[in-house]
Amino acid sequence: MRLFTPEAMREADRKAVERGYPSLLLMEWAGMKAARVYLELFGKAPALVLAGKGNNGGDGLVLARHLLLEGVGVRVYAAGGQTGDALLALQALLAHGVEVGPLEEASFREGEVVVDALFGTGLKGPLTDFYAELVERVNRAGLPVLALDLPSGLPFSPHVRATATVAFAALKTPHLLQREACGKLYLAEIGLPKPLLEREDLPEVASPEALRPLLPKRPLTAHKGSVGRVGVLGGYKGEGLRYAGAPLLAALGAYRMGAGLVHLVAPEGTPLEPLEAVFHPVPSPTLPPLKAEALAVGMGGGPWGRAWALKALEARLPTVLDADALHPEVAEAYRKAGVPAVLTPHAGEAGRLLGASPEEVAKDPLTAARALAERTGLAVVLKGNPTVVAEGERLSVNPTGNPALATGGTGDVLSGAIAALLAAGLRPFDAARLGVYLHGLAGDLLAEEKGVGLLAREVAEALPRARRLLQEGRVSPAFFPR
Ligand SMILES: NC(=O)C1=CN([C@@H]2O[C@H](COP(=O)(O)OP(=O)(O)OC[C@H]3O[C@@H](n4cnc5c(N)ncnc54)[C@H](O)[C@@H]3O)[C@@H](O)[C@H]2O)[C@H](O)CC1
Ligand SMILES: [K+]
Repeated sequence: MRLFTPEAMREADRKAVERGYPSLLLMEWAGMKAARVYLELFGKAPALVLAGKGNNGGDGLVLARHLLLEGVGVRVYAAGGQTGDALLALQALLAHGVEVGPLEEASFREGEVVVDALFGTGLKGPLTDFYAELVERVNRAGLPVLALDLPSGLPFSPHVRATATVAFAALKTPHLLQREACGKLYLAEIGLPKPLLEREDLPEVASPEALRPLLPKRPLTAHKGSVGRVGVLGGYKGEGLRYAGAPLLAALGAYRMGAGLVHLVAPEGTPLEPLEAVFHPVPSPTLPPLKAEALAVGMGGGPWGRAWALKALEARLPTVLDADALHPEVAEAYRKAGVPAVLTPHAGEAGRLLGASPEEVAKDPLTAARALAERTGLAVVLKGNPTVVAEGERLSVNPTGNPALATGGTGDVLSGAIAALLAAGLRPFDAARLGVYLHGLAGDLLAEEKGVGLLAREVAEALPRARRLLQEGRVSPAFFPR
């Protein structure tokens, strides 16, 4: 599944029409599928449909007709000046005897659900004047809002803040980059010919279908030396072992992702946990002889981070470089040595590597992740909402995860988890996107059960459950085709 820009979506739409596909069918499906989501979420609650003059408005007019046929009360207000399919949708609705008022007269009533069909992918710039005010009124009304295709106004401000959004044909960039505005996300198939959605030049959305085949197999003959051994190198002895927990959490992450054995190389005095690890207490960053297939390096390393990373390089094993190991000269050393590595920066660390501010990175994570992958020649996991994985030309945007994961140590767990997948033989890009997806899914499972207040170690403990759901094809995604 690809992540479309609004322009790419309009292009697919146009190509379908060029192939002879009747565009009115697309609109009919869009409105009908959105009506189905409406009924599922809001039952027979009356609808207030606000329709713009373009095709997004047309989708809203189709939805109004389908809701009417289902016995739902509808009040419809539309902009004037419809043409083409939107005009046909208006005529069809009028033929049912529905009154359509001018948008200027739209009022909000307690108990109604607002259907936002003002603007979709055709928006050219920020809303101003009447439409900016209308959007603010929608938000202030405090009623549930179902947005069709995109909450109107996105990707700019002001924009509608929706309770739920039905994306048509494919997810578009704002659905994942401005997810907060979308509420619960649904993806509706509207009959667009499949080849038009296969765009390898666009970023991919990490999906269960794409990731399941990457899960490492566990044959009956497996033993702890055959399924991937991980070396974790991290921690810092100054300041009284202040970061001692970080490498331990990475070790947990690696075990919970299925590592056969985890070596923990950490400063003397580090607690000997988890009990299942093989311990290597060292006085300073050192690489003891290890039987491992991958490393996770730098977590809790503080001022030792760089030295840990350069020592680890001597092993020439696939390596996850995290936190204090993230320095431009470290990345350069790995690239030069031709050692496969995954960098796992958050926006601040990525900014440090790129010479940009954390705000600049967070504003356009797709571009930042791609730039960092290009500059370093390594795989990059840019952590955030959403987390983006990049390598060479490839970009994968992760849809799992939630704000409950914003707590100390979850990044360490992720690094260990990715290292376990590297140790099992996955290539860096695959280990990164699968690790990120499962880590986010583990967080989603926990957030559903407990809400906010998770501990990083609990995220590690939920990894096997996430992995099993994916394995068995039972992931209930945040969005789903219907
Ligand atoms: N994905 C598909 O294949 C299909 C999508 N459908 C729906 O169509 C919209 C896109 O429709 P379009 O007519 O191109 O654009 P909009 O309805 O979003 O709005 C166009 C309308 O708005 C005016 N406009 C642009 N910018 C501004 C602005 N800043 N302020 C005020 N007005 C503005 C512009 O001039 C036009 O008049 C897509 O999202 C789906 O909902 C199809 O129904 C099915 C196929
Ligand atoms: K909309």
